[in-house]
Amino acid sequence: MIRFLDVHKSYRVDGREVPALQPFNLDIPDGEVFGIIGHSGAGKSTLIRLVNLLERPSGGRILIGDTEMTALDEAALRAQRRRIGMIFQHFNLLASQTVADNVAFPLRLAGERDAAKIRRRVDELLARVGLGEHASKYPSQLSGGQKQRVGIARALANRPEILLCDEATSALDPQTTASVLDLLASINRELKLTIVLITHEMDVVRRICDRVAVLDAGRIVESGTVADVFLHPRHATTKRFVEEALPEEAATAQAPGVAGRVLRLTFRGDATLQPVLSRVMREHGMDFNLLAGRIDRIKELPYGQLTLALQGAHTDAALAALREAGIEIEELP
Ligand SMILES: Nc1ncnc2c1ncn2[C@@H]1O[C@H](COP(=O)(O)OP(=O)(O)OP(=O)(O)O)[C@@H](O)[C@H]1O
Repeated sequence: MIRFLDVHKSYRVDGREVPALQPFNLDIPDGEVFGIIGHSGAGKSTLIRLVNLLERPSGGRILIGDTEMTALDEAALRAQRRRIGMIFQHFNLLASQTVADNVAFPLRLAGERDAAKIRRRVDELLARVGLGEHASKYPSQLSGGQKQRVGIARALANRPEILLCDEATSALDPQTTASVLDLLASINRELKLTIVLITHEMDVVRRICDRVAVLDAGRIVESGTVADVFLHPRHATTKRFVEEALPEEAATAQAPGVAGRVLRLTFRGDATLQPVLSRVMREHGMDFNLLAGRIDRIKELPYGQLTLALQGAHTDAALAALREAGIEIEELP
């Protein structure tokens, strides 16, 4: 578990303390993919850099497992940082070194001198990220997606327990983004390491995160499982992120002049696979007019969201039956 206890951070600018993160508590469970989403300047980079103390907090304590990171001296901190890998938006590869040497770099830095051992580990890492054929190329000969795969291989070299991803897919096109996210998801699954990522895209969160914290102007305004936050956003900033991810739905659900009570039904997991809606409508003699809908996945969880206008004499009984079947219902204005 990564724990932030009453942590806050200000930067000194022209002799003044400018707050970047207001005091917050946050727990990031082991083995999960944890997303931090926010607009530009919200404090995402600051927060992720606090994990490995690339930024020191102005106050509060940061723990990884039983180790209090904020209490370590420089030598102990350097050792602890080996437990943490990091990848970056602009990859940060060494341009004058081959792919293999870029990946070998942290191994050498950690004191490994056995060339055969280094080579075996580099081969293994490049195979894992699908770049076995590219070991002797230079970064300039690779696509953006391939560069990020080198960054991932390098970050994994010393077998970290935590991988920090600083806007890792923001410089990539949608298709390359999807393949890099798939790679991160498989690494999380197979190596069981904790991934903390920062992003300004809800779709990145939806695809691979288990949990998310929403940052707005230096405050965590909402956090929870991605399913809860994505399907039932409460804070205005979160709502905006979700709407950006689902723009056409927001527009159609606001169609004027619709008769009946307008409701949003959320189906999760098994509920998406059952014909619950048609059964309940039939049993209660109700009609509905479908205004918007989608069926999709949040990580591996299938979900459906339907916005409909409900008409008939037995609305309350029908809604009770839907709730009974595990469907979440919100009444829209
Ligand atoms: N080294 C620094 N010195 C002074 N102020 C800083 C420094 N780094 C960040 N800030 C300020 O702290 C606030 C949070 O910045 P941060 O980079 O953490 O946000 P962000 O959400 O990562 O933004 P972006 O997505 O644009 O990178 C901003 O107001 C920023 O100007």
